[in-house]
Amino acid sequence: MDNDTPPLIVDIDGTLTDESRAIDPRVMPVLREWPARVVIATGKAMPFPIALCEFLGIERTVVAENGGVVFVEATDELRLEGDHEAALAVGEAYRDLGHDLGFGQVDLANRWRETELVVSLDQPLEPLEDLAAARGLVVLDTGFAYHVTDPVVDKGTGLEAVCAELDLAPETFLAVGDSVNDAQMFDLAGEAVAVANADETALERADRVTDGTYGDGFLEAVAPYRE
Ligand SMILES: O=C(O)COP(=O)(O)O
Ligand SMILES: [Mg+2]
Repeated sequence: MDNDTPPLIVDIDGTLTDESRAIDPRVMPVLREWPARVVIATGKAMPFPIALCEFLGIERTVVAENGGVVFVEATDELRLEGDHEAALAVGEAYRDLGHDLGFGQVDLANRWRETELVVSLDQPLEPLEDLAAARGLVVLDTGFAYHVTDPVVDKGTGLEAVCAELDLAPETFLAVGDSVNDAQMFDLAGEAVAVANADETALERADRVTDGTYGDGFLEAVAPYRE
């Protein structure tokens, strides 16, 4: 490994992808060739970051469901944390009020989810927040979905878990992200970079903000380490 290149923890939606969740193909060689550890940290369910790592041909080191799921291939460690029962109960109660999760019958957004529940942004937020709060859960608006999440986990606790497994220190990491669900990993990382399309929380908690948005922003964030 190149000693000058920090390990990288990177968000998917809004950072490696555009606003429609399509990956910017230019990020792929960067991740594949990164000379230090790469951690994919996302609000998405585990199959998405695992598939991304597989298709990239990189080791599978993944924080999914906003920290609820952590998988470290190198040590064959899977950690699930967070009150999934409570999240499912929120979904049930939300439907009982006549609302819908908004992802259709098959619901690929929740199908493989193990610790959280997600609701489409076109559904009403307020009743969801009330139901979540009543069960000790929070609702995160990532700009891509509402996540009903257990506040005992976040991408920061996920980064800590990965570091404990791999004997790394969070403060050695470069973190790149775009939203409120990246805030805790930003706080722990040595350098946190928000892409220009980031939400207010991510912009505030970042050490550096790129001029470019989405994939352009990610490429700009890592550019100093690729010269
Ligand atoms: O799943 C979401 O809503 C956001 O996913 P992300 O954390 O990869 O941006
Ligand atoms: Mg994101």
